[in-house]
Amino acid sequence: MLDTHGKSTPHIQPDGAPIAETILLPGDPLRAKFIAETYLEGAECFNQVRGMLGFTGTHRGKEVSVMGTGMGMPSMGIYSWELINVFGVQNLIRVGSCGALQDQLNLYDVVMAQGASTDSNYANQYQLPGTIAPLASYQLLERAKRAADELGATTHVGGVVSSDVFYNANDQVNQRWASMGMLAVEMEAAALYLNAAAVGVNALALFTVSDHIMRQEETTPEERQTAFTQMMEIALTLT
Ligand SMILES: O=P(O)(O)O[C@H]1O[C@H](CO)[C@@H](O)[C@H]1O
Ligand SMILES: O=c1cc[nH]c(=O)[nH]1
Repeated sequence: MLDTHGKSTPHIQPDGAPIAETILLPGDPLRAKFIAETYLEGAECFNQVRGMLGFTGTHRGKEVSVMGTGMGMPSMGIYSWELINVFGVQNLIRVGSCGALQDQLNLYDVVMAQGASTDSNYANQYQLPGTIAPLASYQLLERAKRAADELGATTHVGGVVSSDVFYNANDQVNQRWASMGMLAVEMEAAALYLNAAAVGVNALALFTVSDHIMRQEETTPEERQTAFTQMMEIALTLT
């Protein structure tokens, strides 16, 4: 468990409550609360700033935290940076929702982001002499895939798009990414992978398909908050 005594940031104020080395990161803070209430023993709340709830407890005897990250790369960028660089978190696993771009994906399937292409300029800060490919931790990805197979989850591993834009004025955008083989679109994985790569910690983004962009199918907000349990159970095997 990481000792947080004397540590706080403008966005995370644990007041000495512990944070685990491994953390699950849903966009929605109420999904974090659901995960804590459903899966964690002895869950203690370590953050309430801006309503971005964070909890630490144990799952099957292993220490784990869960915290919301909000929507979009600036928000994920802030929370994951602080968790890594101020609090010392080592394994960061996003548990998000995504919009499917390929025909073989169905609602509730699990997507594992091997890489996260993006329209964001988040990587500009690193002043690289080219274009970086934000990648998952292979170790976490391999373990997650094995756990998913054991659970019998329908899983798709590949590239996703992390977009800055949910309501895009250009209606061709998703088609273009789909034509390059991207499985799904979401809004945070690239920033998470880049923050992790910058200091050599481990990150993985898992998603449940909440809607199908090409077929105009969707789940309800309540289902997004609670019904993504296979993905949560896969993520919890990574503690
Ligand atoms: O359900 P979460 O984890 O928030 O993920 C997806 O849902 C939000 C958009 O509705 C974006 O944050 C996107 O990445
Ligand atoms: O970012 C997202 C997440 C779910 N569905 C979408 O269409 N976009």
